[in-house]
Amino acid sequence: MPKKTFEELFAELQQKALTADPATSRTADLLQSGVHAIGKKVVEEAAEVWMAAEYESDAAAAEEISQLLYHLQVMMIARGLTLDDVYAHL
Ligand SMILES: N=c1c2ncn([C@@H]3O[C@H](COP(=O)(O)OP(=O)(O)OP(=O)(O)O)[C@@H](O)[C@H]3O)c2ncn1[C@@H]1O[C@H](COP(=O)(O)O)[C@@H](O)[C@H]1O
Repeated sequence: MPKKTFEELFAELQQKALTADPATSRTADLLQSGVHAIGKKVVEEAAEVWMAAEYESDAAAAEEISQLLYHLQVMMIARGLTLDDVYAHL
């Protein structure tokens, strides 16, 4: 059973972007750091997905994938993109 869906996480992060304090919110802190810094995290998390998928357990790979998805959502918010903007290309 998922703790939350992709859509629920995105809605939560959009709210964090509006109201959260960078001192206490990872999302607000990343958004304050900007697209360049978020992009570096996306690349780092993507590499961790690759390594976990090739060498680690299913659970480790799933965790790394969740972290990549989280950082991709933060990037979308940093660029002002919605889920529908992305879904349009799926
Ligand atoms: N789903 C996530 C999530 N996934 C990953 N991360 C962050 O991404 C980090 C993983 O990156 P790394 O493995 O590189 O860890 P690290 O080396 O400590 O990262 P750095 O601080 O060095 O960049 C984790 O330690 C978390 O800080 C997340 N941070 C927040 N969320 C969710 O986002 C929502 C809003 O969170 P806040 O903005 O923190 O309130 C909540 O539902 C959270 O559960």
